[in-house]
Parts: sequence; C-alpha cells; structure tokens
Amino acid sequence: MQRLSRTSAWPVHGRQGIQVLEAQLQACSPIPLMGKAGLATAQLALALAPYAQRIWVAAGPGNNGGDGLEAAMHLHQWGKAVRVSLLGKAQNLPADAHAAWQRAQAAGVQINSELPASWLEDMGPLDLCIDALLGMGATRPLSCEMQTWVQAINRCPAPVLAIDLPTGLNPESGQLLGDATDTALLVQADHTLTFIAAKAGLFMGHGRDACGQIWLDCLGFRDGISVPPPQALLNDSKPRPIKRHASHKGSHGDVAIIGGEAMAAHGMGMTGAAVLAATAALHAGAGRVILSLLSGQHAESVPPDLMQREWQRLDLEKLHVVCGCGGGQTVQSVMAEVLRRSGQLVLDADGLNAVAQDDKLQVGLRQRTDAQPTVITPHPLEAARLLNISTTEVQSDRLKAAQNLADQLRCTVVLKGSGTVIAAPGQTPRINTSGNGRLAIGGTGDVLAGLIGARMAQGLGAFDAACTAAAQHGQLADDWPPNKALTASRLAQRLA
Ligand SMILES: NC(=O)C1=CN([C@@H]2O[C@H](COP(=O)(O)OP(=O)(O)OC[C@H]3O[C@@H](n4cnc5c(N)ncnc54)[C@H](O)[C@@H]3O)[C@@H](O)[C@H]2O)[C@@H](O)CC1
Ligand SMILES: Nc1ncnc2c1ncn2[C@@H]1O[C@H](COP(=O)(O)OP(=O)(O)O)[C@@H](O)[C@H]1O
Ligand SMILES: [K+]
Repeated sequence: MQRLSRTSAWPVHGRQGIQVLEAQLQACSPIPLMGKAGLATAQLALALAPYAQRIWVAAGPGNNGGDGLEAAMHLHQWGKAVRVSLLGKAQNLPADAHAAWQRAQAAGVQINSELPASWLEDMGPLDLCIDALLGMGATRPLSCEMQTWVQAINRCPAPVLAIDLPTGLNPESGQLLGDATDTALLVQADHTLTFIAAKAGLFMGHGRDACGQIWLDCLGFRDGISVPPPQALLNDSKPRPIKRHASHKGSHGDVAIIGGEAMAAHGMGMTGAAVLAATAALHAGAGRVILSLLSGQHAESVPPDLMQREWQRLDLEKLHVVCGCGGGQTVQSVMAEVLRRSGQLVLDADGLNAVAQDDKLQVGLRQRTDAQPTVITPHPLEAARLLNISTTEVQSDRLKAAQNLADQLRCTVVLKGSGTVIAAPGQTPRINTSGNGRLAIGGTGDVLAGLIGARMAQGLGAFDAACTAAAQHGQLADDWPPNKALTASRLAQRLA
C-alpha cells in the first residue's frame, strides 16, 4: 500500500482496465481479492486511527460492501468495537461479499440493517467511519435510501475512510453519480484507499474535494501481469529548465503576448489579462517579454522590464507567441496571421473563441507544421465551444474531450479546471494533481498561458512545457499561505 504522491507518474485506469487487471490478479491469488482489500482497509484504519475504539462500517449491496465486511471482521478480531450497517439483504450480496458477510457474522461482528442512529447511543461517540457503500460498480444515480446513508456518513463527526472511492463519486469523471449537482450526495472522506490502480475520477472535479488523502493498494501486483494501456498518467512535476552560467538573455527565448482589447471596442477594457500573462512570462524567466496590446495603446502601469510593441511589428516567426488573453473580439482580426506565422504559439481565451467561431481558423490551426508547436489552454466552456458540445459533456469525460481536441486540432491541449488534463496527439494524457479552488478567480488562466509561453521559450517542447507549467501553477496555489489572498497578479509575481 502506498500514499499516492504527486511526484510520480502513476498510471490511471478506467473500469475496463481495472477489470483486466483484476482477472489476472485474482488468477494468481490463492484467496479472493476481497480478502486482501478488506485486510488492507483494516490495516490502514488502524494506522490512521490507532487509538480508535468505536468504528462504524456502512456496507453497500455489492462487493464494496464485501470489502467493508472483511475489514470489519479484522478490526473486530483486533479488539475494536465494530458495528456494520448493511444496506440491503445479505442473501442478495454477490458471492464473495456474501462469503465475507458469513465470515464476519461467524466472527461475532454486529451487523444491523439500520443506520447507527438507533444503536449509536449505547455505543458512544464514534472514532472512525468506513464508507463501503459503493465502489466501481456505481454508475446510476443514488437510490433514495443510499442518499440517506451518504448523508448520515457526512453527519458523522468521526473521520471517514472511503473504500475504493467516496460513495456518490463517478470514478471515471469525478462528477457526481447520475450528473447530480448536490454535493450532499457525495461522501466527504478524509482518506480514500483505492484498489488495483488509480482512477481518473479521484483526481478530477469533485474527486479532488471528496477523497482526502488517497492511498493505493495494488492487491498483489507482480511481474508478469500484463498491464493494459493506461487511460492517463498523473502529471509528475518535471524539473524546470536550468539557466546556465554561460547564457545571455537571448538564450532564454523571447515571448510576445498579444491581447488586451481597448475599452472603446465593447465598453470593456481587457488589457489586464495581457499584462498578467506578460508578468507571468517575465517572472518565469523568459529572456525578453514583449507586450502587444490590441488596444493599440501603450500601457503605463506595467513592469518596466516589459517591452511594448504593436503586434504588426512583431517578428512572429522568431517568437514564442501567447495570444488571446483579453483579446476580446478584436483578436479575430489578427488570428489568421498569428496562426500562420507564429514560431511557437500558446492560444488562450478569446483566441480560442475566435477559432471556435471560424472554420478557416480551425484549418489554420491544424495546418501549423511540426516546427510550429502549439498549446491551447481552454477552460471547459471554451473546450465545449471548440468541440461543439455542451460543457456537461466535456466535464463528464474530460480525458476524452481533451484528447479529441488535441487530435482534431493537432496540438497540445491543456483542459483547465479541477484536475487539469494535458493531452497531445500520440501521447498518454496527463492529469495534473496540484492546484485548488483558490485558483478559481479571474486572471489565473492568463498567468498559466504566460508561464507555458516562458517554458517553451526556455526550450521545452509543447507537451512538456504544458505539463511543467500546470504542475508549477497548481503547486504555487497549494503552497499559498492560508491567511494571504491569492490573486492572479500575486501568483504571476511569485513564479520563478
Ligand atoms: N474489481 C476488483 O478487482 C475488486 C473489487 N473490489 C471491490 O468491489 C467493488 C466493486 O464491486 P461491485 O462491482 O459489486 O460494485 P459496488 O459494490 O460498487 O456496487 C454494486 C452494487 O450497488 C448497487 N448500486 C449501484 N449503483 C447504485 C446506486 N446509485 N444506488 C444504489 N445502489 C446502487 C448495484 O445494484 C449493486 O448491487 C470495488 O469498488 C472494490 O471496492 C474488491 O473486493 C477488490 C477486488
Ligand atoms: N477548482 C479548481 N481547482 C484547481 N484549479 C482550478 C480550479 N478552478 C480554476 N482552476 C485553475 O485556474 C485557472 C483559471 O483559468 P481560466 O478559467 O482561464 O480563468 P481566467 O481566464 O480568468 O484567467 C486554470 O489554470 C484552472 O485550471
Ligand atoms: K466506498
């Protein structure tokens, strides 16, 4: 068993991959995998709460419930006061789970069919709650009874250990089961012990909030087991480019930011977005940063380190161009040329909306050559516009949406949000595990775009630049002092 760290590129598998692994693991295991899963759960429970005396296990109608029953038996045998609430009838449990129920009963574990309310008082305050209601078999919306039990777990003041995944979570998307929107229908765990392999939903959407610390037990994985191709890898934080002593400003690349529509255009001034991206590129160490405001104005209150130039005067072929930030509709008029000529390109926000609205620009993006690497950084709504689908559809399969975009537009895609996905043609997608809700404010996306531009300018390929930047951007937010407001401009200034 291991604590899933952010520094390793763990493979992530979907239901099919887990089933393929499960069949092989079961074939070479003398005992049912459920026995191993239950023992691992009990051991983790003991390690997390060594002094716990009163433990409640909420067991569901499938094999996840069976894992809970196995764990309950061990904890009971180790002297803990364990109560199991079993949702559903024991005779309807699948075979392995039914066997686990029989063993737990024979060992003397108390198994009720009600929630603890009726028997909790004589037991005293709980020290630990184990969520064994639903695991990988959960696909449909929660039944009314299951909803009540999930809410009871969330009311429980004791720490919660979820088996395989927190009940209510779609393990593949990180959304709520059945596209529910009420997060009261999702167990909020302090720890999640997942089995066999990491699942995408634990690291995306609501999974980031609901899982707590994630642990992985591969249930006896060994050499010789053939591993299907993973759906994705967790984004390990790659080292940033080192600046050599024998270098000069020309060695670290030139970044040009094109964006920042004028106030007059639509009554909205958006120069700030372009300034944020430029500030990010500057602090991230690009050799030179040029700000090209589409407003045509010279911005006064910007770092003096930035050069300002009209976009028509940019030597686009030689530059690492970051285009779109605050570009409004004005950016549409420059897009064809930017796509055709820019040496390396990061396309964000309004630049992406322009592409979504114009087939010719999509062709222009697709026709960029291998010598013109491109990264696009859509948030889910921008991705939905580009794919001509709804945001809900994007969020229900973020890995697929990002890969489809990458393949259609032949570029690296950074699909932002909780669990940013980085995809590119011919690459296994990465799921970024750093970052948090404090980034959900205006301007942090502009900072990310500028940061990616700087990393490309420093010599990283498009995919590596996107992966490194996403990891660093999120890590900064994770390390941010709790009592200090996180703003996009502060974030940009803390880059290095
Ligand atoms: N796949 C494996 O190799 C292993 C699986 N194990 C456990 O087994 C779990 C998967 O077991 P199952 O496939 O039986 O699935 P689950 O135990 O997740 O759920 C299936 C049961 O829940 C009911 N159900 C599904 N969705 C529901 C909803 N929304 N509301 C109410 N009831 C619902 C189903 O009718 C079925 O009875 C894993 O998550 C893991 O905990 C472990 O025993 C170890 C090995
Ligand atoms: N809940 C969240 N958890 C983690 N990262 C988030 C979350 N919400 C937003 N972010 C990150 O913050 C940034 C926001 O970008 P974006 O939506 O383009 O905003 P803007 O255009 O205002 O800069 C992205 O990097 C995104 O991944
Ligand atoms: K569970």
